[in-house]
Amino acid sequence: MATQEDTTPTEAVSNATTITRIIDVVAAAAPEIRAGLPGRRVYAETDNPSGETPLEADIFADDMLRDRLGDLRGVGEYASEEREEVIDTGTGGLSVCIDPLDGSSNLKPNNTMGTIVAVYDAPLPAAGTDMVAAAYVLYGATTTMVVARDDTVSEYVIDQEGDYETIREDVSLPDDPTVYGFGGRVPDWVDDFADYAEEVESDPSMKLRYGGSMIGDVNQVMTYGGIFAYPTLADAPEGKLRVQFEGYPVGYIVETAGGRSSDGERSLMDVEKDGLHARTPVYVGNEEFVDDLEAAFDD
Ligand SMILES: O=P(O)(O)OC[C@H]1O[C@](O)(COP(=O)(O)O)[C@@H](O)[C@@H]1O
Ligand SMILES: [Mg+2]
Ligand SMILES: [Mg+2]
Repeated sequence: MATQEDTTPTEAVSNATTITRIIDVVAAAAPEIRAGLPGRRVYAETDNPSGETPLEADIFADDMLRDRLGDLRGVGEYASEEREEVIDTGTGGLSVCIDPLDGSSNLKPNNTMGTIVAVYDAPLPAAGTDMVAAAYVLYGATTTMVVARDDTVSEYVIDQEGDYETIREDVSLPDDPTVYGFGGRVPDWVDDFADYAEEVESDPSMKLRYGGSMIGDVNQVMTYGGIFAYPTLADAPEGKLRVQFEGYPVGYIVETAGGRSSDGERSLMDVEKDGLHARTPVYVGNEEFVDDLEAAFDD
């Protein structure tokens, strides 16, 4: 594989090579992000574009990924949940959207968090259909990475040097789903969703798995099958999660693994790209669960 060093500035880089480099950079950064967490449990001084106060850890991970991904030839734009504006990295090519730390409220109680990567072949904000790859790193008991590209999903374990090894190829959602995780305060759920949730809860084969990090919760579904939702809420119809940084990439990964994604009516990949920091309800999981969810909203 060509490396950045042996590619001259005028040489074009294929999208496939750029995607591989992006994944390599994210994997290499993962142990460093992990190692940088202990001293960064305090709040940063300014709010992010979603009106939330990030932790110093969110900013640290964002700065590291912005420097490294922004330097890659073949990456033309970088955006993150923690920055108002898209950064033009000057080299042209693919656009990268990052959720540097997903679920960072889990840092203090020492629970799971992730890093989410969305790669688009279009200027930002991009449409879901512009997505060419998506991935997430999961900082759990071990550090793992799930990558969706070229119509297949792979899972890797990342070592302390940032090298990664395949642990599952052609990942697909299990046929006998067993887990569900639903976000938002229960009193804020709309009736249709509350009714649907009751139906899922009453299924004797289903168990609650909710940890407050979308990526941790989605990885439960990727492993055991089932459904994750951060639903529409009575006072926040678009829910909480952000289209470019969370909705599209998780929809792409779950759909590539044979599952379905929805905003309640349509695939997440068909949700309007309504601004860089726009939000969407997120429902992802095994086909039958997402079908039933859409039917519940359609009634
Ligand atoms: O704390 P709440 O309101 O249940 O929200 C949990 C959701 O918010 C998030 O933490 C939002 O992501 P960030 O941590 O990247 O802002 C999701 O990972 C998670 O699903
Ligand atoms: Mg997030
Ligand atoms: Mg985040």
